[in-house]
Formats: sequence, C-alpha cells, structure tokens
Amino acid sequence: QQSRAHSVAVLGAPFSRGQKRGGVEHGPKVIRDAGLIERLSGLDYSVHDFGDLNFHYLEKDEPYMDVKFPRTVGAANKMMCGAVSRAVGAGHTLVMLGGDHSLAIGSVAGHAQQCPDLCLIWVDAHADINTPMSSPSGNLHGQPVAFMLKELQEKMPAIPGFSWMKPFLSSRDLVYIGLRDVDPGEHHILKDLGIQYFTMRDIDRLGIQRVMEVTLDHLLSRKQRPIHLSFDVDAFDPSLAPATGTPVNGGLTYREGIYITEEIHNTGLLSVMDLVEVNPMLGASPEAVEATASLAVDVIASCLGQTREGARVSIDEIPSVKD
Ligand SMILES: N[C@@H](CSCCS(N)(=O)=O)C(=O)O
Ligand SMILES: [Mn+2]
Ligand SMILES: [Mn+2]
Ligand SMILES: [Mn+2]
Repeated sequence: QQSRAHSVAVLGAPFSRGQKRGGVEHGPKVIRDAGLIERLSGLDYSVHDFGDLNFHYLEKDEPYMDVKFPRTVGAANKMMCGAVSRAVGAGHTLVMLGGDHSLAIGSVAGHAQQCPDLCLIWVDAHADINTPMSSPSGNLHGQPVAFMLKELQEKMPAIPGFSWMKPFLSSRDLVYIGLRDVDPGEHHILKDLGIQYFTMRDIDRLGIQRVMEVTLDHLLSRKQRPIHLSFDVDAFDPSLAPATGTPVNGGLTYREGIYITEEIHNTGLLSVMDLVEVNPMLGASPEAVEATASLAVDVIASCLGQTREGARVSIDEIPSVKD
C-alpha cells in the first residue's frame, strides 16, 4: 500500500441562503453520489469524511440594506469558520462542498485563523466582490470577497450576523480566474484595489498555461504559503456544468479547468478548497445533474493529485498480465 502521505477531510455544507434558488443545499449529496470519496481514496491520501454541517435557517431574518437573510448567512459562516479552522488545525487538507458561494466567507476566514499568510485563488465566472451597497441582487453569494478584504473595510457596513468576523485578506493575496460577468461596482473595486484577475478574454489571449504561470508567480514568488482555492462550478462553460444557479456562456473548457487544478496541485501548497454552486434542481435532466456533479469530482480529484498521465506506482503493484 502506498504511504498515505497526506490526510484529506471532506466537509459538506448544505446551504442555500446566500441566493434565492432552492436546490444548491443538495450539492454535497450529489457530489458524494458521483463517487467523490471513492475517487479520493484511490489517491495518495487518507480520506476522512466529516459528513455535513447542520445549518439552521432562522425564521425571522428580515433583509438589512437589501441584503437577504443576513443573520442566517452570518450564523452559517460562523459555524463554517469554526469547522474549517478545526480541520486545518488538525492537519487535514480540506475539501468543502457547497452549497452557495457565500460559504466562502467562513471557509476562508477559518483557514486564515490557522494560516494567516494564505493566498486565495478564486475560479469563477463572477467576482463575488459586491458590497451590500453595490449588490444588484442583495444575494450574499455575490458578496463574499468584499467581507474578506481589509481594503474594503471602511466601505462595508456592519451587517447583522457578521459581528463575529473581521476582514483578514489583502487584495494583493487574491487572484481571479474565469471572470466574464462582473458588475459595474465590482469592476470599480477590482481596478481601484489593483486586484490581479484573468477574464475569459485573458485566457483566450494568453492561454491557460501562461495565466497559471503569472497567477502562481504573483502569489508565491516572494514567499511560498498555503493556497485556498475557491472554485465555483459556474466557472466552467454551462455546456459542461449546467446544474448551477448563475450560468454564463463562454466558460472554461474541461481541459482548462483541469489544467488549473493540476498546476495548483503541483505547487504542493493546496490547503483548503471549496467546490460550490452545484444545484441539482437546476439541471434540465438527470444526465445534466450527473455531468455537473461528475465534473466537480474530477476537479477535486485533480486538485489532490489525480493526473492525466497516470499515477506513479511501484512495479509490483501492477497486476501481472495473466497469460
Ligand atoms: N454579481 C451578481 C451575481 S453573483 C453570482 C454569485 S456566484 N457565487 O458566482 O454564483 C450579484 O452580485 O448578484
Ligand atoms: Mn459564479
Ligand atoms: Mn461564485
Ligand atoms: Mn453561481
């Protein structure tokens, strides 16, 4: 048996109140049903399935400054923060299964409690960096990054449910890949803060190999540090990942997405990853749901060392060809 060099923990986060479309709370189940644990068990990790967090949807949770379900989302992220901090503190590489992208607030905050020098790679069609004032929808799954950034602190009102956290991330420690649907307020923030981002146009111009080279150089050349990958399945083209809440045409190809995750694996620095926004109720057919969930499993497995060239095994592990 290969040495189990690392330990990976899987944590389900069945949560949907960062947006309005029901079903994304079933994301963890369909990703597990697509064989996630089995696939990870075949890699060089010991796999611990922590099951699903049990979130409470508060009955009374009136909008605040048009922000929807602030107290429910805030409480969910406080729970998420504690769970992620404990898992990383126990030495696990962590895979968080969403659930909507508002959960990244707690996931990255919990990771930062253990690894304050972490860097964040956000793979998404969207920037998810609206403030409560700039958000066109009031949905908190479009705002998580704004809650993390120290440079936005004076622009962020005190939202009920979020008094437990303080911004912890510097904008230089964040890179976006896959953007193609950015709101005006978000674009202003990206430019104002000088955040490094690669849109789908940049990927068309530079190619994914160069995008990853620049991304990893930007984040790691000064200092090697833990990587948090927050991967929204809607980064992929909707033809590949149809079962998601905010699909946008012209997304990542399968090969681009897998190249991103292979390069992140090869740094040896991946510490926490989120795989969010799989919504099985939004697939037009069972096949569409299965395709989206199976893609999520491929992305996670590739982050954790599954390769397209095959795994290195000792010769005596290869079943001899029976004559
Ligand atoms: N920018 C829009 C859409 S945000 C889409 C959120 S996600 N997590 O990327 O699906 C908004 O803020 O409502
Ligand atoms: Mn998105
Ligand atoms: Mn997102
Ligand atoms: Mn989405």
